[in-house]
Amino acid sequence: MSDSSVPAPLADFPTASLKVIDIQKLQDQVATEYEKLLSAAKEEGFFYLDFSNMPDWLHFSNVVGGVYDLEKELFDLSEEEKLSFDVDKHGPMKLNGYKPIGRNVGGVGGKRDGFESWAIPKDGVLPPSMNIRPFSRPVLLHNTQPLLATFMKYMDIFTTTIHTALSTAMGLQGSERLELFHRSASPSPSILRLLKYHAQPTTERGASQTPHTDLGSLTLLFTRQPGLQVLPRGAKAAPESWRFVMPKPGCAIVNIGDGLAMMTGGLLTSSLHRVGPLPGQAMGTRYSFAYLQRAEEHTILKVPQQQMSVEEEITSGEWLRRKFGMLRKDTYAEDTQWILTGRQDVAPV
Ligand SMILES: O=C(O)CCC(=O)C(=O)O
Ligand SMILES: [Fe+2]
Repeated sequence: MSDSSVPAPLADFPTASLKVIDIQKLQDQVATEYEKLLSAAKEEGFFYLDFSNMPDWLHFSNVVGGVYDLEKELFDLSEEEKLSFDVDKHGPMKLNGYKPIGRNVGGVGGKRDGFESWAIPKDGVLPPSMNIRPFSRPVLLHNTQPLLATFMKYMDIFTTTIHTALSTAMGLQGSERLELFHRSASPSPSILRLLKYHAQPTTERGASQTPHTDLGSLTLLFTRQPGLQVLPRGAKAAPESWRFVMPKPGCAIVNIGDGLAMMTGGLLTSSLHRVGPLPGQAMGTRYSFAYLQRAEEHTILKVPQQQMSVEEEITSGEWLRRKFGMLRKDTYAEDTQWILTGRQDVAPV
C-alpha cells in the first residue's frame, strides 16, 4: 500500500476502474458513502478502500509495512522448515500453515499454480475470548504475534464497518443484518493469507492463481505490485475481457466473496478474478497478503438455483471445504468447476 513504492504502469493495458470508498466516511456513517459502497458491491464486486483519512493512518500504514517485512522473511525460510507446517496436515478447513507452489490448479505449464501461501488463523492471533487458541507455527510467527494481533484488530473493525454500512444501505433489519454472522466475539474461520508469486520468464507465461471467486464474505487485499485481474460482471470469458486491478497508494483492494453473494440472494457480486503477468511482460516475484473474512462456520448459505438443479442450503464451513476440494489439483473435477468460478464456462487456467 503506502506509497512511493507502487510502480507506475509500464505499458498500455486494460485496467479496471473501481470506486474508491473512504473508510473514515463509512465510520462517520456518511449516507452518500454508504450508497456508493452498495453500488460498488452490487456492480463490480470490487472496490478500493481508502485509509488515508483515518486519524491513525500512519500507525496502520506501519502495521501494513510490518506484515510485508514479515512475509518476506517467512517465505525465505527453508522449504524443509516451511513444509513441516503443511496446511493440508491441519484438516480440510485449511486455516493454518504452508502451501507450496504447484499444489493447486492454475495456468503455469497449463495446469498448476505459481505461488506459495501461508494461512494464519484469526482465532490463533486475536481469539474471541481470553484463551488463545494454540496453533503450530515457526518461531517467527510466534515472535510477531503482537504485530499480527494489531493487524487482525484493524481488519475486524474495517469488516464490521463495511457490514454495518452494507446492511443499512440494503435496509436489512434485526436478525438479517450482516454483522450478526461475523461477530468479533465468536469463533471465526477467517484467516490472514500471505502470498508469494514466483517469477515467470516471458517464455512460460500463465495465470499464477487460477480464475476463482473468493469463498468467504470479504477479502481485504494488500499488494504493491500489479498482477491481479478481474472479469467484469456479465462479460464473456474471453482473453480481452480481463481488466487489471492496479495497486493504489493508501488503499486496500476489497472484494465481495461467495458468502455475501449467497447471503444477499445474489444482490452483491462475487467477482471472478485471477493473478497473472502483464501483457507481453515477464512476471517478477510478487508479494501480496489478504485478510479473508468468512461468516461464522454454521451460517446457512443458499447456493443459487442456476448452479444447482435444486436450491441447496449449506453451511459456510461446508462451502469452504467444497471450494478447497476444487482448488487442489488432485481433487479438482471439471463437471463442478462452477464451485470454483461461479460459472461453467471458465476453465481453471
Ligand atoms: O494476490 C492477489 O492479488 C490476489 C489473491 C487472491 O485472489 C486470493 O488469495 O484469493
Ligand atoms: Fe481471490
